[in-house]
Parts: sequence; structure tokens; C-alpha cells
Amino acid sequence: MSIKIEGLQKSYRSFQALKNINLQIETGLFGLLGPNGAGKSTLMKILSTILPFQEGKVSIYGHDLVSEGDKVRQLLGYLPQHFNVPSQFTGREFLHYVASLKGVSNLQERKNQVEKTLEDVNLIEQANKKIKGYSGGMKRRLGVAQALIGNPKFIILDEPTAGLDPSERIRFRNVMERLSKDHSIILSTHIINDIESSCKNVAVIHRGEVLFQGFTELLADKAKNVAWELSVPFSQYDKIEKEYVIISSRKEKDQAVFRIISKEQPQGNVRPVQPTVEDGYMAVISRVMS
Ligand SMILES: Nc1ncnc2c1ncn2[C@@H]1O[C@H](COP(=O)(O)OP(=O)(O)OP(=O)(O)O)[C@@H](O)[C@H]1O
Repeated sequence: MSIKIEGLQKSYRSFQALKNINLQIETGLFGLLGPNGAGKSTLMKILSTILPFQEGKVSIYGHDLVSEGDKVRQLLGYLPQHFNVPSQFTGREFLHYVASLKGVSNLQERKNQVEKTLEDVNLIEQANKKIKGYSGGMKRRLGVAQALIGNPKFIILDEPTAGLDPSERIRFRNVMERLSKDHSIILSTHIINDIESSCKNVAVIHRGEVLFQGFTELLADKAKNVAWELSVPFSQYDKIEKEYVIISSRKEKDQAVFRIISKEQPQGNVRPVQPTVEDGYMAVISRVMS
């Protein structure tokens, strides 16, 4: 087991942000899903040793997070949710700087790593431009790059794909897939598709609690027998929205067609549907499970 979290509790003053978290994370890509305010960033900050916690035990590749923080940091690459870079640097200069800080002292080795990482995040063409001229997506990709520099065994990425266009998201996934063979990578995202197509294991966290952990495809099973497609006249749109957990809706002629989660079979023009990972996620966080 690469990462073991036992009985982790974190409070900000009187507010309990993480409640008795127990997670086991192996080599590979691990997805952390949860709505806004669930506690994902709090957990990631704790794992990256920058935030203290009150209760529990965390072990990273056999090192205790608290008493062996220095050893853990040597294994770590971290992209925080809000990542600011010195804007006067060029992308290439910045990555050389990060590589030096991470102890890559051999110049040739540093060059190799920086160029490979720039390629991975598709920033070769912009590498000699000052960061202040980068777009939001380019800055995010540079953020991912700095987390990968130094070849850390344990990589924590807090919303790495936020602001990336679809082709860059696909590129990101391919790089993660390559790294997942011999790294432990935890990534948080709101984009279920990112998790579905690349993470073998996932945890769903909501209001500071882990509500699901396991194989990603098993998350879909949580919506077994509770996922429906319901067609209603357009006039009933608001009523349905209030009554059910809605996954999506579309217009078909004069009908509104809803994909919903409901324990009871709804009345009317309805049919059961094969649940997706997104259905499972919504079923878990709304606690409407089969
Ligand atoms: N420094 C802080 N002081 C007090 N409360 C905090 C602090 N940081 C976070 N919180 C609270 O802890 C809870 C979890 O926040 P966290 O940022 O970990 O959620 P998240 O899952 O990352 O959310 P998002 O998806 O919106 O980024 C929220 O209710 C948040 O308001």
C-alpha cells in the first residue's frame, strides 16, 4: 500500500472539515470527487504536509506524514488549487528553478527533465515567453509541469484540468496514464469524465466524509435501479426539477426529457436506464442509492 490514511480528522476552529477519513491508495491514478466545499483541497493540503490536522495517522510509502515530513516532501509533487507563479520568469526558467529546488543538481539531467516536462504539457513553443503573458490554461499546465519535475513518486494535483480545453485535457490524461504505471497520483476534479476515463480507483467525499471508495466502474453500480429517463410536458419542468435529483435534461419536440435519480419509479412516461459513473456519483452524494 503506497498511501494509508486512518481516522483522519481536521477542524478549522469549530468547523469539522474532515471526519474520520480512511483511505488506501495504491500505485496508479486515484480520483477524488466531491462537490464544492466537500473537503478535497483540505485533504490534499494535509497530504502535501502544508496543513496540520488534529487526529489520525497518515503513512506515505512507509513514512509517517507528521514525524517524517521531510522524507514525505522528497517524494512529493504538488499542484495546489490556486497556483501562483512569479510572472517575470519564462516557463523554462521557472521549471529549471523548481528542478534546482527539488535537488536536480546535474545540469544535463535538469535540462532533460525540463524539456521532457515542457513537451508533456505542450508548452515547448511558449517556454521562452514570460509567464505573465500566459493564458489561464497555459499557467495551469505550467502548474502541472512543476508538480511533475524531479520525478516524484507521489503526485497530488488539485483540479489540474480546470480551464483546460478538451484537447489539452486529453493530452493531460495520456501523460497521467503513462505516469500511473509507477507513480501514485491523486487528482481532484469536478469533471467526472476525467475520472471515468483514466482513474482505476476513486473516492467520493461529501461534507468531510468518504461516501464511496473503490473501482471507478463500481461507482456506476450505486445508481443501479435508481436511474431513469422521464419525459414530461414542458409545463412540468419546474415541478420535476424540485422533485428529483436531476442528472441532465434535454428538449424533444414539446417534451422535456430528464435523466433523474429516484428510489421509487416515477409516474408517467418513464424508462429505466443503464447507470453511468456520473449517475452513481449523484446517487452517492444525494444518498439516493439502490
Ligand atoms: N482556512 C479555512 N478556514 C475555515 N474554513 C475553511 C478553510 N479552508 C476551507 N474551509 C472550509 O472547509 C470545507 C472544505 O473546504 P475545501 O476547500 O477543502 O473543499 P473542496 O472540496 O476543495 O471544495 P472546492 O471543490 O469548492 O474547491 C469548506 O466548508 C470550507 O469552507
